[in-house]
Amino acid sequence: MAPVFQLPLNVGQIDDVQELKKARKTKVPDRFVRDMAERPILGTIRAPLLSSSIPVIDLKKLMKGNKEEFHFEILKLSASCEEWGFFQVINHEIELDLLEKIEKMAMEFFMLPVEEKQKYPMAPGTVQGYGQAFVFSEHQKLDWCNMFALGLVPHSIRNPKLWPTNPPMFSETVEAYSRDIRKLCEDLLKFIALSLRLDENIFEEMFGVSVQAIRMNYYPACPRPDLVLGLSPHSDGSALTVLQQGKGNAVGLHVLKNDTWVPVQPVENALVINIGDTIEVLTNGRYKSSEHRAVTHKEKDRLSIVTFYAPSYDVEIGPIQKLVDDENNPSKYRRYNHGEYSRHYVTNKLQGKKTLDFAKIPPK
Ligand SMILES: O=C(O)CCC(=O)C(=O)O
Ligand SMILES: [Fe+2]
Repeated sequence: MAPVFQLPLNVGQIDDVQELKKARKTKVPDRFVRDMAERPILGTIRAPLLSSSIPVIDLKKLMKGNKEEFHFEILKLSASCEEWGFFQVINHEIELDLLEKIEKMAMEFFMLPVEEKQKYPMAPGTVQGYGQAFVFSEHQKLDWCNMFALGLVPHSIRNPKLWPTNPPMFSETVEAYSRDIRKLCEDLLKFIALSLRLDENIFEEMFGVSVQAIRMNYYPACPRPDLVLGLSPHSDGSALTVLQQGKGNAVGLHVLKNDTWVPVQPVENALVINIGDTIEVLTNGRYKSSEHRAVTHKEKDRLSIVTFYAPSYDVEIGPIQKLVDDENNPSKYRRYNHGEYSRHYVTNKLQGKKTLDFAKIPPK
């Protein structure tokens, strides 16, 4: 996420979806109703079968496995990043207590009265605070989602006015959680580098003090899940994203693979990892930042806690020389400043992978 800045915007009326839910109306307001082409097709038989193929990576085998286990897991990692841009990681060594605690904090926050949450408003055109991000016009369709987002690292992207004092342990829990998730991202990036036959420290050295932000997404049950989206299709602007799904929640995350929306079945205690646009660019498209979306459920609510890990804003990004070959695999992306890309990302609505056009070199 880029530094906070404001734009003169008219975004129209943005209803709070939790308040709509409380009003028990069966009709969904027009601003949430998607055009036919965007509406999700839910409950197909084929999709759950497909989703079982979203790879599960065992971090223990990468950290402490024998040579054979390590080699096998690295190959699996490489295949997941190439084919899916997504995987789930188990044995990640983050205390389950901490995962439960952050989930509890997030839920407590979302359950506060709306007036309390609105003390931390997300200003239009920014992505920190409580509300709906990525809304830029009064004509834009809205997502069936409430968000609460905070910049974490470096300190300069923090806005202390947006850190709630209620629930009481909120800040402490977020700090502990973000430290552990940061370590996980650092480890994963090392293994991702090795899977590309690069020096294991290449990303860390290139990224400087990596930017880290957290976004909690709450999707209340919706009377018409067939008409709305929880979160519009998009790829993430990060290098890596770590997503924690609420325990026992309904399936809600969908990944686009071969033009099919594949639901991600939660794996107990696993974290979902996805490749962001930055790694796609750095690997010249070999590792994919896949398009994904969230859908809602008629009876069940859903929570996701999402960490975005990205290079420092002053870093220049472009395909890594070793992964480019002028004859057979020329650069697909130009070089650019990552801060500029972040700004571009947060000032455009979520629309599939369109944001990455910013960096694409048109094919000759
Ligand atoms: O809630 C989800 O499962 C998806 C969240 C997501 O993609 C995001 O916050 O970028
Ligand atoms: Fe995302």
